[in-house]
Amino acid sequence: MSGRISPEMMRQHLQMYLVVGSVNCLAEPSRVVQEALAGGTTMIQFREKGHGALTGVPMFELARQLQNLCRHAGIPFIVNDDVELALELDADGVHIGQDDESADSVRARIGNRILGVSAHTIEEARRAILQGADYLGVGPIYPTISKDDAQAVQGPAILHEMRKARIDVPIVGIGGITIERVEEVVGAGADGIAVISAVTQAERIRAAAAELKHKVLLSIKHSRMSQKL
Ligand SMILES: Cc1ncc(COP(=O)(O)OP(=O)(O)O)c(N)n1
Ligand SMILES: Cc1nc(C(=O)O)sc1CCOP(=O)(O)O
Ligand SMILES: [Mg+2]
Repeated sequence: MSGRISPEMMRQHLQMYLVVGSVNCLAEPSRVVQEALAGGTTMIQFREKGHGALTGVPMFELARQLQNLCRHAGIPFIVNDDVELALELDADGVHIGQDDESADSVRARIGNRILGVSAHTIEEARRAILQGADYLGVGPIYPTISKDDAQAVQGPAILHEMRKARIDVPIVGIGGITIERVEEVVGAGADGIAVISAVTQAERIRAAAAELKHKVLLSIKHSRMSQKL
C-alpha cells in the first residue's frame, strides 16, 4: 500500500468483518472462510486464540492458507495480536487490544498496513486515534460466547456516546452481534459488524454471511436517510 488506508475504504472493509480461528469453527477453517467470502465478507481477522488453539508451524500454515483465500477474493487479511506473524506473512494489517503492544509501537513496526485497536471508552478511543489507529473495534456490545476475558457488556449506547463525542474514525461493533441486532448496532453509529459465532457456528455459512451483510447495507442506508430528515 502506498499510504495509509482512507477512512472511506476502511468503512467499506468493516461492513461484514469476520474474526476467525480454528477454535471457533465447526467445519474446517478454510471451508468456513471460503464460504464466508462467497457470502460477501468484506474483511477477515485471523484470531487463533483460546483452548486448543494451534501454535507454531500448523498455526502459520493455517494463517497462510486463509490469507491466500483473502488474496484471491481481494479483501484484507488482518492478524490479531501477533505483529511478528503479520510481518512474516506480509498481512494487510493487525488488530490489537488495550492489553497488547501499544498502538504507537505497532504503528511504527507495520508502516502503512491497517491498524485496528479495541477501545472501550472515549479516552481509549482518542488515544488509539492519536497513536495511529485506522479503525476502532468497540465491544462487547452484547454478551458473547466467543471471548472468555471480554469486558462488561456495553450495549449500543457506547457507540452513540463515541459519535456524540466526535469520534469520527471508522468503527466496527463487536460482541454477540446477530442478524436481529445489526440495525441497532449500525443505527448507533457503527460502520459495520465484526462477528465470530454468527458466521462460524451457522449451519449455512455462506447464507449467514450474505444475510448479515445485506442487513448491514440496508441499515447503513436507513441510518443515512434518517440523518437527512
Ligand atoms: C474487530 C475487533 N475488535 C475487538 C477485538 C478484541 O481485541 P482484544 O481486546 O485485544 O482481544 P482479543 O481478540 O485479542 O482476545 C478484536 N479481536 N477484533
Ligand atoms: C474477539 C472479541 N472481542 C470482543 C470485544 O468486546 O472486544 S467480543 C469478541 C468475540 C466476538 O465473538 P461473537 O461474535 O461470537 O460474540
Ligand atoms: Mg488482543
